[in-house]
Amino acid sequence: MAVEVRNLEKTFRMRKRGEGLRGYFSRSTHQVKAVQNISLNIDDGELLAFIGPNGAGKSTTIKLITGILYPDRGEISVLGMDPHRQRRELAGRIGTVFGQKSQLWYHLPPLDSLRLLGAIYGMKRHAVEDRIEQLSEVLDIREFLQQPVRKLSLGQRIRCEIAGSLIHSPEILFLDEPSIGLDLVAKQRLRQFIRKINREQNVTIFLTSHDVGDIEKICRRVVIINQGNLVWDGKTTDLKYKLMDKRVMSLKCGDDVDIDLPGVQVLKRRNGALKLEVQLGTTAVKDVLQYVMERTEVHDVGVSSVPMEEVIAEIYAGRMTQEGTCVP
Ligand SMILES: Nc1ncnc2c1ncn2[C@@H]1O[C@H](COP(=O)(O)OP(=O)(O)OP(=O)(O)O)[C@@H](O)[C@H]1O
Repeated sequence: MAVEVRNLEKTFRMRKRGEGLRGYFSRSTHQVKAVQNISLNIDDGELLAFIGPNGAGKSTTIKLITGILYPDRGEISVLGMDPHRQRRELAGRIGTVFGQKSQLWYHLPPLDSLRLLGAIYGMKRHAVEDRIEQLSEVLDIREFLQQPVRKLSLGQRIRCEIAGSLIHSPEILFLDEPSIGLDLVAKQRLRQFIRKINREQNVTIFLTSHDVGDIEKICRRVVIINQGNLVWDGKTTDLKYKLMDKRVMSLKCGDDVDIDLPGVQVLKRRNGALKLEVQLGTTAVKDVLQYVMERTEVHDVGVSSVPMEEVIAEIYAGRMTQEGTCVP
């Protein structure tokens, strides 16, 4: 097991500042429950998305798991180690990439940073060179390894950051918002690399991202936290197909048709083209299709689930639970 977390809790206490000089010296405090009773198991080789709205407690959880913070309550085991007590040892077996922070030296070429990082991890020189060679291939960074980091594009820099975090062949990689600020093509490439590292090198990936595409395209499992609580833990496909019992149907018909079916709402209609939202609990997709076909010719049909953004927004708003119950 890569990560085991039981009943994790972390509360921050902060001084309450009132107005004026008296407020400045005030001793009263207020508490922020950043993480509340979180339990989580991550298997070796899993590729997991850990998501939640701003302030949900994602960074605090990562800091607890990587040993940067100490929990108030609960147990954490990462690769069989206590991350806080065995932080040094653990550092040699995990890697981290924080999208907005860099571990590469800005004025040096990535190649120098990679060699330095290898030395910091106590690797032998030839092992570092072999690993750089291997990572250059996987991450496609060879052509700009010798250019100073300040001259690289964001996408090139992030790939070099990932190389830096993988130099010591960690078993778990924590990626915090790695795609932030990247264009569509760079995002796509990054997703391919993450999948490749996971598949070919069996690195367990713990990914946080606000980009739904990152989650949908690469992660098999999604864990959602909100206000410090774990509110969803399951397969990415279930999030989309099982949880939301709605489908969107697009039909190209010979003629315009009036739709009078329970649980079916017309979203758009133009020159025989129809876009419908179907509540599966009330009417099945095949019944809608049959209804339309009885009234006109159908030239084309497409069925899709509700966009993932909507599902996630519903969960963040607390209107949707793990069991798929809608809270009005
Ligand atoms: N060092 C700290 N001292 C006091 N409060 C903190 C500290 N770090 C985090 N918090 C608070 O804990 C809560 C969770 O913060 P955290 O950074 O873990 O959220 P997040 O899910 O990573 O958010 P984001 O998506 O915005 O990065 C927030 O209310 C935040 O203000």
